Amino acid sequence: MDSLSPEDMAPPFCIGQHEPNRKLPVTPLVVQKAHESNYDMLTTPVTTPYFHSRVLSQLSSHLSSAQAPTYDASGTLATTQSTLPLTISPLSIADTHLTPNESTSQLIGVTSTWIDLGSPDPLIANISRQVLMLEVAYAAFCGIGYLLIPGPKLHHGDMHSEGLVYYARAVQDALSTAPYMQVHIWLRMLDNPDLELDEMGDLAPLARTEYLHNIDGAPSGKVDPLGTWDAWDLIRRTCKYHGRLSVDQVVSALSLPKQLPATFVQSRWHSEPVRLLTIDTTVFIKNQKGYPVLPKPHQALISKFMGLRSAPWILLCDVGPIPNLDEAHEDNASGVSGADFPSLSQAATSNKKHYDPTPHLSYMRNLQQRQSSRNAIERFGMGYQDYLQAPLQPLTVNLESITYEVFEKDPIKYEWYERAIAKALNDWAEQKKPTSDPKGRVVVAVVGAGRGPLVTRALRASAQTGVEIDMWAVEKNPNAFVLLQRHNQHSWGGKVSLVQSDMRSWKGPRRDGDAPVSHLELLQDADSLVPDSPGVEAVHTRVDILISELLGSFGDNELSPECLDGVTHLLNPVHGISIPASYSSHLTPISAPKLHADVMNQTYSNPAAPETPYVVMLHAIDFISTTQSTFPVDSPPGDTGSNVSSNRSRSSGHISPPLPVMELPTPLVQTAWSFSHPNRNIPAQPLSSTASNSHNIRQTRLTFPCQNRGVCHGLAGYFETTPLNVPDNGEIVITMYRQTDDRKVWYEWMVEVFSLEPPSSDPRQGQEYFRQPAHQSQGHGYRRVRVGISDLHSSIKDGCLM
Ligand SMILES: C[S@@+](CC[C@H](N)C(=O)[O-])C[C@H]1O[C@@H](n2cnc3c(N)ncnc32)[C@H](O)[C@@H]1O
Repeated sequence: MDSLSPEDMAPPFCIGQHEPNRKLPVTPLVVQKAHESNYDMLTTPVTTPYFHSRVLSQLSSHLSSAQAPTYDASGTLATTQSTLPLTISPLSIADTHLTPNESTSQLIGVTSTWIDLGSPDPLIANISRQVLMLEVAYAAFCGIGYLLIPGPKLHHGDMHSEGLVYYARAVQDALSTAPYMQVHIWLRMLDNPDLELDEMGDLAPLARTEYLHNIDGAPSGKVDPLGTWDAWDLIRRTCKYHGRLSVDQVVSALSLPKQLPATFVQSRWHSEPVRLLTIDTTVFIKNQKGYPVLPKPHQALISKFMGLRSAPWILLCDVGPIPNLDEAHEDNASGVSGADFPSLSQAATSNKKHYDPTPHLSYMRNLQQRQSSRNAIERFGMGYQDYLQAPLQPLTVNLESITYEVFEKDPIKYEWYERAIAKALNDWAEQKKPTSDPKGRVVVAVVGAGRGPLVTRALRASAQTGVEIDMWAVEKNPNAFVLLQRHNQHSWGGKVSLVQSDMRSWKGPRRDGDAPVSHLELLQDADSLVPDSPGVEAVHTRVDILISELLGSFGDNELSPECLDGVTHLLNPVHGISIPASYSSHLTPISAPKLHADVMNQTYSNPAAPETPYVVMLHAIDFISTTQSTFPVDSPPGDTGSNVSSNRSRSSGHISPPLPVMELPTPLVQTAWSFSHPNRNIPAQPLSSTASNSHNIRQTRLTFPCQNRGVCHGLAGYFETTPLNVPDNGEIVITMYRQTDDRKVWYEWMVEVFSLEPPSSDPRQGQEYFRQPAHQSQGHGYRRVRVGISDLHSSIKDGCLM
């Protein structure tokens, strides 16, 4: 049996228990019992039902004496006069069970669900705000580190999202009142107005009818798949992408029985800072043995979230009480040790074999065991997920050994290089191509050899194909060059001729007469530093296969085109080849709230941060433009579902059922431009000091259809200062340039957002457009209305020096 190292394993789930109507105080004893049952944490209401009743009665006596609203001279609803301020008095001992103690760190505070911060009635909104602020301040005083605030009520009669800004403002105040607290907004995945039900004692229905009128004419009763996401977007924008603000995503069967929303909704939330996943008891189904299990789409959703760098915690909601709690309370009250004799319920259950008092939790722990172990790529990228890395400039800065070590961990690249070299060598032998070496060997040069992995692969390909090579390695980094010498001595049997030089000033394999100059003489740039032997004329031959790996983010941030242009003249003009022969840069617009927040934070110390082309291993992002039409991820229990596929999961030695995998829509990634080598079309350069690089300028203008609305925070890899909102059935047009002034290379880009008006009123035609792989709207008779445009951005300050 293969044993897995801790870094191979999927991280454990952190699971808590939430009871919506927890009446008893959550004491250290309760927390201890929860731990004994294998829960990691518990929620606790901040205030008691007594406090709720107190506020209700205060409100009711106030309302009985309030006047009807009046209008002032300009017709404004005179809210202040008609809603005499009502002050909720501070909390007293009966208002809260919460008290600071040793278990506080394991608690998540929950603020009152019965308030309505966005009520159109200013009185209700004001009281709600007071209640929230009293609760936030007291929870912060007690040392509560995590607070759940129920999401905004989005519908008041015909009014939709009307008071959302008041809600957002209150959250912003909560964040500043409690400077050490993480605030989670409890939100359903989608907005279904019919299920936004008021409960007994809620303040929302007490809003006075004179304040309820249809302001925006939004239709009610319609499910909006991105309705709650819209609300979240407004809240977090108001709070300026605050680092302590995140989402608690409620997965409950109330929104759509036993179904999850469409994949585009799931992937949208996956890109957001979801730090808690509340899984309601109603989502569970029974397996054949009668135990609660989750439907496969829900399993897939959880696995997807658990793969994130900051995996959310899970809250099991309404799944039954903490076991042995009644007994513990009884024992505590009577002073009798529970170990002395069994309680009534213990006696009753001890007879039932295999009785599991927390079957939902056991199931979740089992699901945790079944999470896939990290694959090679995931291990390779561990710690780098969604991490903004300053781009390297290997041309002007000498890399450190550790950086090369990271490159060399790539599980695919070197393997594929070796295959390509072997194929080229086989071609040479089979097609009997002439070689540039007077002795008939194929001349192979690795330019930019680093610590030498491609040299090793080229030697291996030669041994494997039986085609002899004359091996050269060129590297400008003097420190890496020491390692190349060491490898040549110890691993390569001295077969490699080493040149320490910028490849652009290398004159090619140098031979005295018909013998190559030994590698020891070539420790420095052959021609500039090693004097020619008297009486022997140095001859430079051509290269047959030129191998390089100068590709960075967006295809070429190591200036591969410029570097390779500088050695092209050394390639044999008839049959010389370059590996790679060509490469392309691609892009797609993305929504990346976490990265956007990180960039914004960096902007304080570095104003160029939003225009820096970062290197990022993208993870918590959403592709705004996809090629696939969206459809629900759900399927009947037992079926893997149309877009939930299976994956053989890790288990400790035995085969467990395959874990479902959530498949997301395919992003539309388009090619910006390409470079080919050898580039035989480089214009003849004048003999002046600076050569022109104008042939490496590129420009592109690409259109990306966007079926569902969202926010474009940037282009995969390039980030924008200002997020641009994209409407449903919109289009993003990206114009990008690769610029040069012959000394450095940089990018410029601009993003335009259009709303598309279809040619006919038939909505199906609009859908057709978004399903097609070719998607230039103009050809379809659409009218484009520009709804947003970015500045023309430039990375010139971080341009790559040539
Ligand atoms: C991305 S690293 C690749 C290293 C190695 N070939 C590999 O695949 O692991 C690029 C290497 O090219 C070197 N390099 C970049 N520009 C160069 C130039 N103009 N002349 C010579 N070496 C260069 C850098 O110092 C660095 O060692």
